[in-house]
Amino acid sequence: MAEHSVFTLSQIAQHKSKKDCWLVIDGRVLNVTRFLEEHPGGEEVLLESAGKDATKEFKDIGHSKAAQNMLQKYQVGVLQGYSFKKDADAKVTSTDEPKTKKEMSAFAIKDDSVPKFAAFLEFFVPILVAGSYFTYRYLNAGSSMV
Ligand code: HEM
Repeated sequence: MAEHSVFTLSQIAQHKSKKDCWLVIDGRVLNVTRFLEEHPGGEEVLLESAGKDATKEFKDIGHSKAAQNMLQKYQVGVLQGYSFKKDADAKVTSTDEPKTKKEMSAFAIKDDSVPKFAAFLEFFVPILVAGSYFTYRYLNAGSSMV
């Protein structure tokens, strides 16, 4: 298949009517005009995201694999900053860093690294406190019985 056209968010924002409805999901620019009436979730939700990046909304619903596979059918291009290795490859690799992508990766990094140490502390601190308490009780009980 030919290379996809690259669009910026402001170009996509010009396609937000019922007769010409585009949105972005995972860096794919989708023309969902034909799909509005077929969408099982209704056309209103699509129109609310028209002309915008609807990746979060799409994922929050927990769309099925079948729904995810339908995305390619409506693809007319890619969002600036994204590229696809193959047409069939849904994995997005960023070539540039537009605002939205930057926000996403910053969020992902934060998500990944912080909880590990916190989880470690959350696990060991209570054990240490409980251990100290019972050791103290045990030693005290031993000495008061004598
Ligand atoms: C081209 C993009 C989209 C496709 C191909 C698509 C496809 C589908 C499909 C096949 C379903 C049926 C349930 C499933 O299989 O998961 C569905 C349900 C739904 N979709 Fe989408 N959808 C798209 C975009 C969106 C967006 C952007 C939103 C929200 C802003 C949305 C909101 C919903 C809702 C609310 C339901 C109903 C869920 C339910 O009844 O539990 N969809 N969609």
